[in-house]
Amino acid sequence: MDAFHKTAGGVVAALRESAKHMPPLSQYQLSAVLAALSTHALFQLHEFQPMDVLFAFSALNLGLRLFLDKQTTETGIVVLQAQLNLIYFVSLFTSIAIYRRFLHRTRQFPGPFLASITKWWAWVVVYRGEYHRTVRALHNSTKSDIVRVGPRELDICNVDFIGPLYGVGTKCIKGPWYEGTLMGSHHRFLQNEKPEGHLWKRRIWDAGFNSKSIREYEPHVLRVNEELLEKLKKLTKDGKPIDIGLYFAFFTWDIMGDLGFGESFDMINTGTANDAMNVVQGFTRFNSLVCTIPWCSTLFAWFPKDPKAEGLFTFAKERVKQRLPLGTTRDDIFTHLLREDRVSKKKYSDLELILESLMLTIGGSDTTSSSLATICYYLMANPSKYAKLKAEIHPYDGPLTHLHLAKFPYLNAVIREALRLLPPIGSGMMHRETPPEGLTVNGIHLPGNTSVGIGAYEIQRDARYYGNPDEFIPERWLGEGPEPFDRNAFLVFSYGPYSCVGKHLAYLELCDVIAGVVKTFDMEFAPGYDAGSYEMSIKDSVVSTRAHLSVILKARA
Ligand code: HEM
Repeated sequence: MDAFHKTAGGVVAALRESAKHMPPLSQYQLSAVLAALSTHALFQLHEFQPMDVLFAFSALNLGLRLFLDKQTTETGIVVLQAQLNLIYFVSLFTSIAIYRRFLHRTRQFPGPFLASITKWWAWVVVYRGEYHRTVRALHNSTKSDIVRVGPRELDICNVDFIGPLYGVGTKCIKGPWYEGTLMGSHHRFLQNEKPEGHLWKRRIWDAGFNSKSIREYEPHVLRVNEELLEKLKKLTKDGKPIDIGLYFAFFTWDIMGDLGFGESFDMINTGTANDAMNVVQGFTRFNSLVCTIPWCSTLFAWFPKDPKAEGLFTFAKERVKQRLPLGTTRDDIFTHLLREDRVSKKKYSDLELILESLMLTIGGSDTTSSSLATICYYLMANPSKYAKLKAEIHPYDGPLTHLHLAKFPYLNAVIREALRLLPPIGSGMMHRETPPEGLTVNGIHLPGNTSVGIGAYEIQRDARYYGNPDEFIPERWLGEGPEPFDRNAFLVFSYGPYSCVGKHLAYLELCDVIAGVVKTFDMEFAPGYDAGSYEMSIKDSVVSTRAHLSVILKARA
């Protein structure tokens, strides 16, 4: 028996003893306290679902009502029942708060008091879109590599933990955060799969993102990039400012439409977002809130489906239906998703194909487009670095294929440095759960069954790994920057078996578009645009939100 059960047992025995000498009303109140303590004790033994709690609560109230019916008048019953419910909940939450703060296995790690007793602390921070900055500030103020950000959630900022948490052979599994992404459904897709399911699905995906496959997708990327540059030329020829981030979003969505559903979404051409993009951008924020309190997602199974989410699913279903007859004849990601896993011989069902194509579009679009905007922002905010990049790219006259892009070291350094400072997935994801026996790294023991995670934003701005961490210094990636410099702390695409499968495609898109924009235009902040507000306007909602980036583009002769 653990400390909690011993303490609770003692308290219950003492209360029962004193109840024998009390008047009946006090006995009812005492029973409510006892029921609350017993509920908490049961919580400790079993992992209850919210629906179980709701059921137990209704059953208790029904039982209470039947019992009271025989004891007192109708008005008296309602008042007494309300009073007993209040006593029950106050006792339950007090007991839970005391336990979490003083007895819980994560109690020794520093963190805000509210975070130690409730997940709603994190919910409010996520709601404000400030999770990445708040957690970084917590590490700084507590001077601790490990901070408590929820009753059983720890945030870690130390490079030595990356391998044990995320690397090959890790004993950690994906944390409860990912259960939230199910939103009441039982259909799993790559990202929220259990380890067994993830293994065969990931092999299919890996085949779709190896270097041979990426080369096959390159003509699609180059074509859509050409379309983007032409459109930008037309839109800016009279010197009008443009929100370039919006067009980057159209670009990445068009690519994902092309590679994931067999046909571009045609957003660059029309200059308008389709319903899917609007829904997804609203949905990611909502999703990040639900995932912060994963049991909320179970509740959604009981609510009528949101028509917008239904619309998104119908949209994906229609696209997949149109794409299916082409089979494996097209050089796109969908072709790979249609193939069977070479080891298990398993294949995706039609429903799973719809879910994966949707996930592909969500995972591959806003991440890449917010990165593109961020890179442009840092270039314009640092004219000397921008000039250096121009000097590298302008003399080059050939096509911007991956073979040539690899020859632009400064371009690659600029991209990495921008992603270091503002990673599109700052801290909202990447939660893992420690094995039941816990995990010890460098003599520090992380308790078992605890949600742990390392946020890219905080670790990539840690002065122990990057000298002058808040400054944009691409040179550090070329061995010419300030010390220290630790590549291992670069966590933009996560690490290990669950890391970003689309990383190479993302790099191809980033290199291609940035090289294209730098070669085709001279770019500057639009007059009146408050460049200083860019970093703060990026909110962390799983994928960071797209900030408004108003620029003037002048086509180069
Ligand atoms: C700059 C752009 C991108 C960034 C920063 C990024 C970042 C990440 C990160 C951090 C994860 C791991 C999340 C976790 O631990 O759960 C991830 C997973 C994933 N990403 Fe990306 N991503 C980018 C672009 C892409 C693209 C272009 C695609 C597809 C075309 C893609 C597809 C995926 C998929 C499918 C997963 C789930 C992998 C798994 O669970 O096995 N991502 N990404």
